[in-house]
Amino acid sequence: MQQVTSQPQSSEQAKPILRLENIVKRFGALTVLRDISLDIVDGEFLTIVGPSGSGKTTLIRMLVGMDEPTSGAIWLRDRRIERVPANKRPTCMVFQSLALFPHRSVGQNIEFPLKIRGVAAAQRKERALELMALLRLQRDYYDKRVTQISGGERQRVALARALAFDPEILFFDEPLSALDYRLRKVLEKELKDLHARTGKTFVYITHSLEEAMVMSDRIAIMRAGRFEQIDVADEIYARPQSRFVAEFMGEVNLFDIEGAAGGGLRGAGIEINLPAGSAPASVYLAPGARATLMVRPEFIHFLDNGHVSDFHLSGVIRSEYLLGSRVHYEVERRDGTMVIVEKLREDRFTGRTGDEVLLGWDVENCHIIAEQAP
Ligand SMILES: Nc1ncnc2c1ncn2[C@@H]1O[C@H](COP(=O)(O)OP(=O)(O)OP(=O)(O)O)[C@@H](O)[C@H]1O
Repeated sequence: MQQVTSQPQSSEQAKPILRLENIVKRFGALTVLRDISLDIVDGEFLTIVGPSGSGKTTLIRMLVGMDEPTSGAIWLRDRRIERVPANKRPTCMVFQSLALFPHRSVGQNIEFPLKIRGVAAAQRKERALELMALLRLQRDYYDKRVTQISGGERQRVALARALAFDPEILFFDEPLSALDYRLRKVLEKELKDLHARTGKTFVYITHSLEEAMVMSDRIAIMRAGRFEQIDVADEIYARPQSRFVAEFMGEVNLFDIEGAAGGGLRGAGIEINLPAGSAPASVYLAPGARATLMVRPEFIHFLDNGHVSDFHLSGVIRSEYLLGSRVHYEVERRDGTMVIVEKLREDRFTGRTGDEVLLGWDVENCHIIAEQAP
Protein backbone atom coordinates (compact mmCIF):
# COMPACT_ATOMS: atom_id res chain seq x y z
CA MET A 1 0.00 0.00 0.00
CA GLN A 2 1.35 3.40 -0.98
CA GLN A 3 1.76 6.06 1.65
CA VAL A 4 -1.07 8.60 1.43
CA THR A 5 -0.65 12.34 1.80
CA SER A 6 -3.54 14.75 2.00
CA GLN A 7 -4.88 17.29 -0.46
CA PRO A 8 -6.48 20.44 0.89
CA GLN A 9 -10.12 19.98 -0.02
CA SER A 10 -11.40 23.49 -0.58
CA SER A 11 -9.05 25.17 -3.02
CA GLU A 12 -5.53 24.85 -4.25
CA GLN A 13 -4.67 28.14 -2.57
CA ALA A 14 -6.00 26.99 0.82
CA LYS A 15 -3.02 27.32 3.13
CA PRO A 16 -2.61 24.70 5.80
CA ILE A 17 -2.90 25.92 9.36
CA LEU A 18 -1.06 22.80 10.46
CA ARG A 19 1.35 20.74 8.40
CA LEU A 20 2.87 17.40 9.36
CA GLU A 21 5.96 16.36 7.45
CA ASN A 22 7.24 12.81 7.65
CA ILE A 23 6.39 12.26 11.30
CA VAL A 24 7.90 9.13 12.81
CA LYS A 25 7.36 8.08 16.42
CA ARG A 26 9.13 5.18 18.06
CA PHE A 27 8.82 3.83 21.56
CA GLY A 28 11.99 1.75 21.90
CA ALA A 29 11.87 -0.88 19.18
CA LEU A 30 8.18 -0.22 18.44
CA THR A 31 7.43 2.17 15.56
CA VAL A 32 3.98 3.63 16.19
CA LEU A 33 3.83 6.42 13.56
CA ARG A 34 5.41 5.53 10.23
CA ASP A 35 6.28 8.58 8.20
CA ILE A 36 3.02 10.53 8.38
CA SER A 37 2.40 13.64 6.31
CA LEU A 38 -0.79 15.69 6.46
CA ASP A 39 -2.02 19.21 5.72
CA ILE A 40 -4.88 20.51 7.85
CA VAL A 41 -6.68 23.40 6.21
CA ASP A 42 -7.63 26.50 8.22
CA GLY A 43 -11.24 26.18 9.39
CA GLU A 44 -11.81 22.56 8.42
CA PHE A 45 -13.25 19.75 10.54
CA LEU A 46 -10.86 16.83 10.10
CA THR A 47 -11.52 13.51 11.78
CA ILE A 48 -8.85 10.88 12.31
CA VAL A 49 -10.42 7.45 12.58
CA GLY A 50 -8.86 4.04 12.91
CA PRO A 51 -8.90 0.83 14.89
CA SER A 52 -7.55 0.53 18.39
CA GLY A 53 -3.75 0.73 18.47
CA SER A 54 -3.42 2.38 15.03
CA GLY A 55 -1.67 5.41 16.57
CA LYS A 56 -4.41 8.06 16.79
CA THR A 57 -3.73 9.13 20.37
CA THR A 58 0.03 9.09 19.82
CA LEU A 59 -0.46 11.39 16.83
CA ILE A 60 -2.71 13.84 18.63
CA ARG A 61 -0.25 13.97 21.54
CA MET A 62 2.40 15.18 19.05
CA LEU A 63 -0.02 17.70 17.58
CA VAL A 64 -0.87 19.30 20.93
CA GLY A 65 2.69 19.16 22.28
CA MET A 66 2.28 16.47 24.95
CA ASP A 67 5.01 14.42 23.28
CA GLU A 68 7.66 14.91 20.60
CA PRO A 69 8.11 12.98 17.39
CA THR A 70 11.24 10.87 16.92
CA SER A 71 11.73 12.62 13.58
CA GLY A 72 9.80 14.85 11.19
CA ALA A 73 8.42 18.37 11.40
CA ILE A 74 5.15 19.98 12.51
CA TRP A 75 4.37 23.46 11.22
CA LEU A 76 1.75 25.78 12.69
CA ARG A 77 1.44 28.20 9.77
CA ASP A 78 5.06 29.35 9.32
CA ARG A 79 6.35 28.24 12.69
CA ARG A 80 8.01 24.91 13.39
CA ILE A 81 6.53 23.61 16.62
CA GLU A 82 7.31 19.92 17.09
CA ARG A 83 9.58 20.66 20.09
CA VAL A 84 7.30 23.38 21.55
CA PRO A 85 5.55 22.14 24.72
CA ALA A 86 1.75 22.08 25.03
CA ASN A 87 1.48 25.18 27.25
CA LYS A 88 3.37 27.27 24.69
CA ARG A 89 1.14 26.30 21.76
CA PRO A 90 -1.90 28.34 20.80
CA THR A 91 -3.99 25.21 20.42
CA CYS A 92 -6.22 23.39 22.81
CA MET A 93 -7.37 19.88 23.50
CA VAL A 94 -10.70 18.65 24.79
CA PHE A 95 -9.83 15.56 26.73
CA GLN A 96 -11.82 12.39 26.75
CA SER A 97 -11.83 12.50 30.56
CA LEU A 98 -13.04 15.99 30.97
CA ALA A 99 -10.57 17.25 33.56
CA LEU A 100 -12.99 19.87 34.87
CA PHE A 101 -12.47 21.10 38.43
CA PRO A 102 -15.18 19.17 40.30
CA HIS A 103 -15.45 21.50 43.30
CA ARG A 104 -15.75 24.65 41.27
CA SER A 105 -18.80 26.12 39.60
CA VAL A 106 -19.60 25.98 35.90
CA GLY A 107 -18.68 29.67 35.63
CA GLN A 108 -15.33 29.22 37.41
CA ASN A 109 -14.46 26.30 35.18
CA ILE A 110 -15.20 28.19 31.98
CA GLU A 111 -13.38 31.28 33.19
CA PHE A 112 -10.24 29.43 34.22
CA PRO A 113 -8.26 30.16 31.00
CA LEU A 114 -9.21 33.83 31.24
CA LYS A 115 -8.23 34.02 34.90
CA ILE A 116 -4.73 32.71 34.24
CA ARG A 117 -4.39 35.38 31.56
CA GLY A 118 -5.31 38.06 34.10
CA VAL A 119 -8.66 39.09 32.57
CA ALA A 120 -10.78 41.17 35.02
CA ALA A 121 -13.66 39.41 36.82
CA ALA A 122 -16.51 41.31 35.12
CA GLN A 123 -15.14 40.62 31.64
CA ARG A 124 -14.56 36.99 32.51
CA LYS A 125 -18.14 36.57 33.55
CA GLU A 126 -19.41 38.29 30.45
CA ARG A 127 -17.37 35.97 28.21
CA ALA A 128 -18.39 32.87 30.22
CA LEU A 129 -22.07 33.75 29.80
CA GLU A 130 -21.56 34.31 26.07
CA LEU A 131 -19.91 30.92 25.72
CA MET A 132 -22.64 29.28 27.80
CA ALA A 133 -25.23 30.73 25.43
CA LEU A 134 -23.22 29.45 22.45
CA LEU A 135 -23.16 25.97 23.99
CA ARG A 136 -26.85 26.18 24.94
CA LEU A 137 -26.19 26.04 28.69
CA GLN A 138 -28.82 27.81 30.78
CA ARG A 139 -27.66 31.05 32.32
CA ASP A 140 -28.52 29.94 35.85
CA TYR A 141 -25.99 27.10 35.54
CA TYR A 142 -23.27 29.68 36.01
CA ASP A 143 -23.22 29.12 39.79
CA LYS A 144 -23.88 25.38 39.78
CA ARG A 145 -21.16 22.94 40.70
CA VAL A 146 -20.09 20.74 37.79
CA THR A 147 -20.98 17.71 39.92
CA GLN A 148 -24.62 18.87 39.92
CA ILE A 149 -25.07 18.75 36.15
CA SER A 150 -25.45 15.87 33.70
CA GLY A 151 -22.71 14.17 31.64
CA GLY A 152 -23.80 15.90 28.46
CA GLU A 153 -23.86 19.28 30.17
CA ARG A 154 -20.38 18.66 31.56
CA GLN A 155 -19.20 18.03 28.01
CA ARG A 156 -20.62 21.38 27.00
CA VAL A 157 -18.88 23.08 29.93
CA ALA A 158 -15.59 21.46 28.86
CA LEU A 159 -16.14 22.74 25.35
CA ALA A 160 -16.99 26.23 26.59
CA ARG A 161 -13.78 26.18 28.63
CA ALA A 162 -11.79 25.05 25.61
CA LEU A 163 -13.27 27.91 23.58
CA ALA A 164 -12.43 30.37 26.38
CA PHE A 165 -8.76 29.68 25.59
CA ASP A 166 -9.59 31.06 22.14
CA PRO A 167 -7.36 28.45 20.52
CA GLU A 168 -6.41 28.41 16.84
CA ILE A 169 -7.17 24.72 16.65
CA LEU A 170 -9.31 22.54 18.88
CA PHE A 171 -8.28 18.93 19.28
CA PHE A 172 -10.75 16.35 20.51
CA ASP A 173 -9.73 12.90 21.71
CA GLU A 174 -12.90 10.78 21.72
CA PRO A 175 -14.88 13.32 23.75
CA LEU A 176 -18.20 11.52 23.31
CA SER A 177 -17.16 7.91 23.83
CA ALA A 178 -18.33 7.71 27.46
CA LEU A 179 -21.83 9.03 26.72
CA ASP A 180 -24.95 7.07 25.89
CA TYR A 181 -26.09 6.74 22.29
CA ARG A 182 -28.87 9.33 22.31
CA LEU A 183 -26.75 12.00 23.95
CA ARG A 184 -23.87 11.24 21.62
CA LYS A 185 -26.12 11.82 18.61
CA VAL A 186 -27.26 15.18 20.00
CA LEU A 187 -23.71 16.30 20.76
CA GLU A 188 -22.41 15.18 17.35
CA LYS A 189 -24.82 17.60 15.72
CA GLU A 190 -24.02 20.32 18.22
CA LEU A 191 -20.29 19.95 17.58
CA LYS A 192 -20.81 20.22 13.86
CA ASP A 193 -22.94 23.29 14.40
CA LEU A 194 -20.39 24.77 16.82
CA HIS A 195 -17.71 24.26 14.21
CA ALA A 196 -19.75 26.16 11.65
CA ARG A 197 -20.53 28.99 14.05
CA THR A 198 -16.98 29.48 15.38
CA GLY A 199 -15.13 28.94 12.09
CA LYS A 200 -12.27 27.31 14.04
CA THR A 201 -10.21 24.36 12.92
CA PHE A 202 -11.37 21.14 14.58
CA VAL A 203 -9.23 17.99 14.66
CA TYR A 204 -11.16 15.08 16.08
CA ILE A 205 -10.21 11.51 16.97
CA THR A 206 -12.68 8.69 17.18
CA HIS A 207 -13.19 4.94 16.82
CA SER A 208 -16.66 5.65 15.53
CA LEU A 209 -17.08 5.88 11.85
CA GLU A 210 -20.62 7.14 12.25
CA GLU A 211 -19.36 10.09 14.30
CA ALA A 212 -16.75 10.81 11.65
CA MET A 213 -19.31 10.67 8.83
CA VAL A 214 -21.80 12.99 10.55
CA MET A 215 -19.39 15.73 11.52
CA SER A 216 -16.33 15.96 9.34
CA ASP A 217 -15.31 17.85 6.23
CA ARG A 218 -12.59 15.24 5.70
CA ILE A 219 -11.76 11.90 7.24
CA ALA A 220 -8.28 10.43 7.60
CA ILE A 221 -8.31 6.66 8.01
CA MET A 222 -5.39 5.41 10.07
CA ARG A 223 -4.00 1.93 10.02
CA ALA A 224 -0.88 0.68 11.81
CA GLY A 225 0.74 4.11 12.07
CA ARG A 226 -0.06 5.33 8.55
CA PHE A 227 -2.86 7.13 6.77
CA GLU A 228 -4.52 4.73 4.42
CA GLN A 229 -6.86 7.30 2.85
CA ILE A 230 -7.72 10.95 3.46
CA ASP A 231 -10.78 12.39 1.77
CA VAL A 232 -14.35 13.61 2.16
CA ALA A 233 -16.67 11.05 3.75
CA ASP A 234 -18.71 10.30 0.64
CA GLU A 235 -15.61 9.62 -1.41
CA ILE A 236 -14.11 7.29 1.18
CA TYR A 237 -17.42 5.44 1.43
CA ALA A 238 -18.01 5.15 -2.32
CA ARG A 239 -14.43 4.86 -3.57
CA PRO A 240 -12.17 3.34 -0.92
CA GLN A 241 -8.59 2.82 -2.08
CA SER A 242 -8.07 -0.42 -0.19
CA ARG A 243 -10.02 -3.41 1.08
CA PHE A 244 -9.19 -2.30 4.63
CA VAL A 245 -10.85 1.11 4.11
CA ALA A 246 -13.82 -0.48 2.31
CA GLU A 247 -14.42 -2.84 5.24
CA PHE A 248 -13.72 -0.19 7.85
CA MET A 249 -16.36 2.11 6.32
CA GLY A 250 -19.29 -0.21 7.01
CA GLU A 251 -20.67 -3.40 5.52
CA VAL A 252 -19.49 -4.21 2.07
CA ASN A 253 -19.37 -6.99 -0.54
CA LEU A 254 -15.98 -7.65 -2.08
CA PHE A 255 -15.55 -9.93 -5.09
CA ASP A 256 -12.31 -11.01 -6.77
CA ILE A 257 -12.37 -10.05 -10.43
CA GLU A 258 -10.03 -10.01 -13.38
CA GLY A 259 -9.72 -7.97 -16.57
CA ALA A 260 -10.88 -9.99 -19.59
CA ALA A 261 -9.84 -9.69 -23.22
CA GLY A 262 -11.62 -6.86 -25.08
CA GLY A 263 -11.93 -4.58 -22.02
CA GLY A 264 -14.46 -6.70 -20.14
CA LEU A 265 -14.43 -8.13 -16.62
CA ARG A 266 -14.56 -11.69 -15.34
CA GLY A 267 -15.43 -12.89 -11.84
CA ALA A 268 -16.09 -16.43 -10.62
CA GLY A 269 -19.84 -17.01 -10.34
CA ILE A 270 -20.71 -13.50 -11.53
CA GLU A 271 -22.52 -12.92 -14.80
CA ILE A 272 -21.47 -9.60 -16.27
CA ASN A 273 -23.75 -7.98 -18.85
CA LEU A 274 -21.58 -5.10 -19.97
CA PRO A 275 -21.21 -5.01 -23.73
CA ALA A 276 -17.53 -5.47 -24.58
CA GLY A 277 -15.70 -2.16 -24.84
CA SER A 278 -18.58 -0.13 -23.36
CA ALA A 279 -17.74 -0.44 -19.66
CA PRO A 280 -17.02 2.92 -18.04
CA ALA A 281 -13.40 3.77 -17.28
CA SER A 282 -14.18 3.44 -13.56
CA VAL A 283 -14.41 -0.35 -13.92
CA TYR A 284 -11.75 -0.84 -16.59
CA LEU A 285 -9.12 -3.46 -15.88
CA ALA A 286 -6.33 -4.43 -18.24
CA PRO A 287 -6.70 -8.01 -19.51
CA GLY A 288 -5.32 -10.39 -16.85
CA ALA A 289 -5.11 -7.69 -14.14
CA ARG A 290 -6.62 -8.86 -10.86
CA ALA A 291 -8.55 -6.64 -8.47
CA THR A 292 -11.52 -6.43 -6.10
CA LEU A 293 -15.01 -5.32 -7.10
CA MET A 294 -16.82 -3.55 -4.26
CA VAL A 295 -20.59 -3.17 -3.91
CA ARG A 296 -22.30 -1.76 -0.83
CA PRO A 297 -25.27 -3.87 0.39
CA GLU A 298 -27.82 -1.12 -0.30
CA PHE A 299 -27.04 -1.19 -4.02
CA ILE A 300 -27.78 -4.88 -4.54
CA HIS A 301 -31.30 -5.77 -5.70
CA PHE A 302 -33.30 -8.96 -5.71
CA LEU A 303 -34.05 -9.51 -9.38
CA ASP A 304 -37.41 -10.82 -10.49
CA ASN A 305 -37.65 -12.96 -13.58
CA GLY A 306 -36.79 -11.03 -16.69
CA HIS A 307 -35.09 -8.11 -14.94
CA VAL A 308 -31.53 -7.41 -15.90
CA SER A 309 -28.75 -5.42 -14.38
CA ASP A 310 -25.07 -5.07 -15.24
CA PHE A 311 -23.93 -7.71 -12.74
CA HIS A 312 -25.82 -10.85 -11.64
CA LEU A 313 -25.13 -13.62 -9.21
CA SER A 314 -27.26 -16.30 -7.61
CA GLY A 315 -27.47 -17.71 -4.10
CA VAL A 316 -29.74 -18.89 -1.32
CA ILE A 317 -31.17 -16.63 1.38
CA ARG A 318 -29.69 -17.83 4.67
CA SER A 319 -30.88 -15.15 7.05
CA GLU A 320 -32.88 -11.99 7.38
CA TYR A 321 -32.40 -9.43 10.15
CA LEU A 322 -34.60 -6.47 10.96
CA LEU A 323 -32.53 -3.44 11.89
CA GLY A 324 -35.08 -0.72 12.65
CA SER A 325 -36.01 0.84 9.34
CA ARG A 326 -33.74 -1.50 7.35
CA VAL A 327 -33.62 -5.22 6.62
CA HIS A 328 -30.38 -7.17 6.16
CA TYR A 329 -30.17 -10.37 4.18
CA GLU A 330 -27.33 -12.86 3.99
CA VAL A 331 -27.30 -14.74 0.71
CA GLU A 332 -24.99 -17.75 0.38
CA ARG A 333 -23.27 -18.31 -2.95
CA ARG A 334 -22.38 -21.71 -4.35
CA ASP A 335 -18.79 -21.35 -3.11
CA GLY A 336 -20.05 -20.81 0.45
CA THR A 337 -19.29 -17.06 0.64
CA MET A 338 -22.01 -14.68 1.81
CA VAL A 339 -23.38 -11.62 0.05
CA ILE A 340 -25.02 -8.95 2.20
CA VAL A 341 -28.06 -7.15 0.85
CA GLU A 342 -29.77 -4.26 2.57
CA LYS A 343 -33.29 -3.02 1.84
CA LEU A 344 -35.47 -0.40 3.40
CA ARG A 345 -38.22 -2.03 5.40
CA GLU A 346 -40.89 -0.87 2.95
CA ASP A 347 -38.96 -2.56 0.10
CA ARG A 348 -38.57 -5.80 2.03
CA PHE A 349 -38.09 -8.86 -0.16
CA THR A 350 -41.09 -11.19 -0.29
CA GLY A 351 -39.02 -14.39 -0.45
CA ARG A 352 -38.10 -16.57 2.49
CA THR A 353 -35.03 -18.08 4.07
CA GLY A 354 -33.95 -21.03 1.93
CA ASP A 355 -35.19 -19.50 -1.34
CA GLU A 356 -32.85 -19.44 -4.32
CA VAL A 357 -32.53 -15.84 -5.51
CA LEU A 358 -30.91 -13.82 -8.26
CA LEU A 359 -29.09 -10.67 -7.16
CA GLY A 360 -28.02 -7.79 -9.36
CA TRP A 361 -26.39 -4.36 -9.32
CA ASP A 362 -25.40 -1.75 -11.84
CA VAL A 363 -22.02 -0.55 -12.90
CA GLU A 364 -22.42 2.97 -11.51
CA ASN A 365 -22.88 1.50 -8.03
CA CYS A 366 -19.70 -0.51 -7.86
CA HIS A 367 -16.07 0.36 -7.55
CA ILE A 368 -12.77 -1.33 -8.30
CA ILE A 369 -10.06 -1.60 -5.66
CA ALA A 370 -6.64 -2.37 -7.09
CA GLU A 371 -5.85 -5.25 -4.74
CA GLN A 372 -7.20 -8.75 -4.18
CA ALA A 373 -7.94 -10.74 -1.06
CA PRO A 374 -4.68 -11.59 0.69
N1 LIG B 1 4.28 5.62 25.88
C1 LIG B 1 4.24 4.50 25.15
N2 LIG B 1 5.20 3.56 25.26
C2 LIG B 1 5.16 2.44 24.51
N3 LIG B 1 4.20 2.14 23.61
C3 LIG B 1 3.21 3.04 23.48
C4 LIG B 1 3.16 4.25 24.22
N4 LIG B 1 2.06 4.94 23.85
C5 LIG B 1 1.44 4.19 22.91
N5 LIG B 1 2.11 3.05 22.67
C6 LIG B 1 1.76 2.01 21.71
O1 LIG B 1 1.53 2.64 20.47
C7 LIG B 1 0.47 1.99 19.75
C8 LIG B 1 -0.56 3.00 19.34
O2 LIG B 1 -1.23 3.48 20.49
P1 LIG B 1 -2.29 4.66 20.44
O3 LIG B 1 -2.80 4.87 21.84
O4 LIG B 1 -1.71 5.82 19.75
O5 LIG B 1 -3.41 4.01 19.52
P2 LIG B 1 -4.91 4.48 19.29
O6 LIG B 1 -5.15 4.36 17.83
O7 LIG B 1 -5.13 5.81 19.91
O8 LIG B 1 -5.69 3.37 20.07
P3 LIG B 1 -7.09 3.49 20.90
O9 LIG B 1 -8.13 3.75 19.86
O10 LIG B 1 -7.20 2.14 21.52
O11 LIG B 1 -6.92 4.60 21.88
C9 LIG B 1 -0.04 0.90 20.66
O12 LIG B 1 0.55 -0.32 20.27
C10 LIG B 1 0.46 1.32 22.04
O13 LIG B 1 0.65 0.20 22.87
